[in-house]
Amino acid sequence: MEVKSRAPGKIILSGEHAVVHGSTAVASSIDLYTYVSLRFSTPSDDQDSLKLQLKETALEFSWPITRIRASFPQLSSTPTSCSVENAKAIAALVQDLNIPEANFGLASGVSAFLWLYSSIQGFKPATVLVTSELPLGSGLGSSASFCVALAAALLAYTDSVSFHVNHQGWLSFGEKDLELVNQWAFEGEKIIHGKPSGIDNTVSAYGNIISFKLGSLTHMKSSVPLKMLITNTKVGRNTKALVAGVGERMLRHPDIMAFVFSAVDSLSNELTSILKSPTPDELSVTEKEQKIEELMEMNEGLLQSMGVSHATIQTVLQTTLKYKLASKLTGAGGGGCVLTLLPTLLSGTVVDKVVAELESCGFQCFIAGIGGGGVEINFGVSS
Ligand SMILES: Nc1ncnc2c1ncn2[C@@H]1O[C@H](COP(=O)(O)OP(=O)(O)OP(=O)(O)O)[C@@H](O)[C@H]1O
Ligand SMILES: C[C@@](O)(CCO)CC(=O)[O-]
Ligand SMILES: [Mg+2]
Repeated sequence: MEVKSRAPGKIILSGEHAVVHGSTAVASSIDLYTYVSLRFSTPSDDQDSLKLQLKETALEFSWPITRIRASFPQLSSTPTSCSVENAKAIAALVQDLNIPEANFGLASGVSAFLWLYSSIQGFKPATVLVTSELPLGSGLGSSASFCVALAAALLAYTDSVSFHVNHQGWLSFGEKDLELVNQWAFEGEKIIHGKPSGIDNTVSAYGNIISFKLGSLTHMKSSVPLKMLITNTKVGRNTKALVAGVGERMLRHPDIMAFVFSAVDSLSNELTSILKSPTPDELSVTEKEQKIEELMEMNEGLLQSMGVSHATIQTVLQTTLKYKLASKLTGAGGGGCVLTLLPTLLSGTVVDKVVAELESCGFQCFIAGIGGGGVEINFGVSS
């Protein structure tokens, strides 16, 4: 019995960090995925353990099922936050792995895996293989797509799950089941991020472009092509620490930060109406692109005032500005990835020049497809 799932990464077009404090944010899925293959052991495998293989790092972790069973005496089968007691049990299971220091960031992902696996599937021996096309810890939602793909593969075998056929053997979940995948993924994100808003797992689960505010969600198709250059500064950072840093700044300057978050809310609402308004209407695509560029610049300024920029992000901004292109960081910032809008009428020569200049600084540039579908599963492929 084997199932494979895939869940997309994301870019945040406006509103990261402020969304954690109740502002609206706009995000889109991208066509880079995390894949999870889940295979339950059969009696002939003679395997009484749970194995997790992480392909990119060539790491493999394994726990005897008896050890996992003893660690979690009582688990709820509905989406539940990991209690302090269970978090301690997970920490002990992860500590025993002796994860190499260079890969220690993976400990939170492995913890989320243990929580989701044990809660959803209980104590069955299995092998889980994870591969990802996303750079980890770079602002493209690697943690959320990992949690969504994991929750999807784990829920695919539960009774009464319904699917729609998509393409080439890939299936998508029915509405109710998709929300269950999303809720479990959010519990995994809490283990990795501490205080996530839920936007990353929601856009990874549902796909498309979403306008998100705690408790409310609008799905949309953009009326503007939205071609974005993504520049990875390759500076590693950690979303949990950056989110905590903004929270601390808010405690130090509550009045100022309330204005900053409110400005971001207005900005995201304006972006939502630009993206939603049909073209052609009174605004042409070029006029819409100019408005989006201005909003990106303003959002970047507000992100700087939250303290989540980085010297490398400033270098990307200054470089793209030389070519009159607008950029903003995406995701948690502190390094990671920067978005640059490539207007429809921009010549290929300019794109080549700006990419060459950014790459000469040691950054990596690419263009990803925006706004595709969300999580899918496939029962017919072997990894
Ligand atoms: N494929 C994966 N395998 C194992 N762990 C993963 C994987 N992808 C992400 N993770 C976990 O998520 C962590 C990175 O999450 P983090 O939220 O800091 O960055 P991100 O999700 O890439 O960026 P952002 O949250 O800004 O979009 C990794 O250090 C690891 O613990
Ligand atoms: C920084 C943040 O706003 C987005 C990370 O992609 C965190 C969150 O919303 O959970
Ligand atoms: Mg993340």
